[in-house]
This record gives sequence, C-alpha cells and structure tokens, in this order.
Amino acid sequence: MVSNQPTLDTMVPTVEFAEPNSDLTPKMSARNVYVYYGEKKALDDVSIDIQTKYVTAFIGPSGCGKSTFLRSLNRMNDTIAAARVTGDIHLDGEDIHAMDVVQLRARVGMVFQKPNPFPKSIFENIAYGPRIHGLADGKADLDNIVEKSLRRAGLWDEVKDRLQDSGTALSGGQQQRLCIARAIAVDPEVILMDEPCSALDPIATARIEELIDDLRGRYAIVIVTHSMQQAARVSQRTAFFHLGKMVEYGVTSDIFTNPREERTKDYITGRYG
Ligand SMILES: Nc1ncnc2c1ncn2[C@@H]1O[C@H](COP(=O)(O)OP(=O)(O)OP(=O)(O)O)[C@@H](O)[C@H]1O
Repeated sequence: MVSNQPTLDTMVPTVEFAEPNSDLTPKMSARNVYVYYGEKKALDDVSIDIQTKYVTAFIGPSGCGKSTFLRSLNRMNDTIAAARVTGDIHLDGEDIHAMDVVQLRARVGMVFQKPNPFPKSIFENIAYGPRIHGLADGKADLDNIVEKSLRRAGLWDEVKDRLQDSGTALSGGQQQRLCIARAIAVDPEVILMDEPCSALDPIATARIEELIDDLRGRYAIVIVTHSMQQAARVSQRTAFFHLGKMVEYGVTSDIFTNPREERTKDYITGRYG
C-alpha cells in the first residue's frame, strides 16, 4: 500500500475495491453546507456522503476550505467566534447540530496537524477519554482499553514499559500515534485527520499512512492532505476543493487518472497549487 514517491501514473491505490457497505448508507452526510468567518464566505454549498470503511481525502490548494469543512464535521468551528455554519450535517441520519457536542466529538474524533498530547503520562493520555465518558468498568477494564488502543495505533511495543512517562517525551511520530490512540480509545465511528503527517519525517509519515490503512476497516476516516501522493496512497475516495467549493468527488483512482473537471485536472497535473 505505502510505496515510495509514486509518479502520477502509478498514483492509484492498490487496495481491493470491494464495496464494504452493501447498502451504501453514509456514515456522515453533508448537504448545502456554507461556512462564513464574519462576512467572508469560506465554504460554498458543499454536499458529500462519507462512508464507513473508506478513507476519504480532501485535497486542494491552500485556503480552499478543506480544514474548514473537516472542522464542520465535528463542530470544531463552534470554537471559533467568527465562524458560522449553515446547512445540514448528519451522523447516522442524526443532525449533529442537535447533538451534545461532547458526545459528537467522541463519535467523530479528530487528529490535528501538530501532535498535541496532553502534558500527562502516556497512560493518562489514553485513559482520560474513556474515564470521562464512563466507558471503563474499573481499573482492569481501563488498563485493557489503554493497551488495546495503543496496540491498534501501533505504539504498544514501543511504550508498554514506560506508560508512566510523559506523552510529550515521545518522538513526533510516536506523539501522533499516541493522539490517534487517544482518539480510538473512546470508540469513535469517524476519525478526522487534518494534515496528520505535515510535522513528521518520511519514516514517521509512512508509519502513519500504514496505520490509516490498518484502521480503515473499522472507521470512516477523513484526511486533509496537501500531498496528492499521500491522498493517492491512503484514500479510496477523494474530494477536490477549490475556492470554497467542492469541485469533484469520486473514487480516488478516477480523480487522479481521469478527472471530469478541468480544475481538478489542472490541480493534479501541478498547474496550480
Ligand atoms: N479562524 C479563521 N478566521 C478567519 N478566516 C479563516 C479562519 N480559518 C480559515 N479562514 C479562511 O477561510 C478560508 C479557508 O481556510 P481553510 O483553512 O479551511 O483552508 P485550507 O484549504 O484548509 O487551507 P490550507 O491547506 O492552507 O490549510 C481561507 O481563506 C482562510 O483564510
């Protein structure tokens, strides 16, 4: 799956394309979403369905609204005073704006550009969420959740003998896997990743990409990336954004080899970016 620097004609995911959801019911659906920062329109009438068991990549030039849309999916824009979101966003058919936001963010977890572990032990970084959401039935169960989450994030073997060390003492790549383990620990259904590898070196990046591929069987994963190679390596669906609009959305290999829209073609062939 994770290969070195593919050229444009090899930028096609090699994953099996069996449809994971026979009924194709979307895990999340957005309809006619607009986002404004004060008077400025940052997102313009975006509609999309996001499926479980797929990685969906958001690509497009800087400032086109990828992160703004990603943040709308778990209401992170609520934390920005100037931001206003209109339109419908549903999770399993339920309006996310009518949900308790803490519950929503447990179901739709997020991993940020810069790894941001809590300044606490590795154990506490993972245990905090399950504890506040009442997911652990006693100490042994909590220990289990911590181990399972770290294993699933591919970090257990590196940290099992130092669970009481600070999360911030890990390497950048390990910190990002810790943040992924922290998101997994509360049993989310969707994981949003906002350029999760941009602060990492190529080896740490490759590990995160492998991890994303391992995780996609269980979750709907949405990743914002500046790297078209990364989108091609890790995703099965790609949405191309430009100037606040979602220009094209489809099967990743189609987007990269046979885009329908001229603007998509221009972007993927490097005419602008
Ligand atoms: N907190 C904010 N306040 C005001 N304007 C914002 C804010 N965040 C983003 N914007 C503006 O909204 C537009 C979309 O930004 P956004 O960060 O979503 O784009 P992006 O495609 O993720 O860009 P990049 O790839 O550079 O991260 C930009 O014009 C940006 O300047």
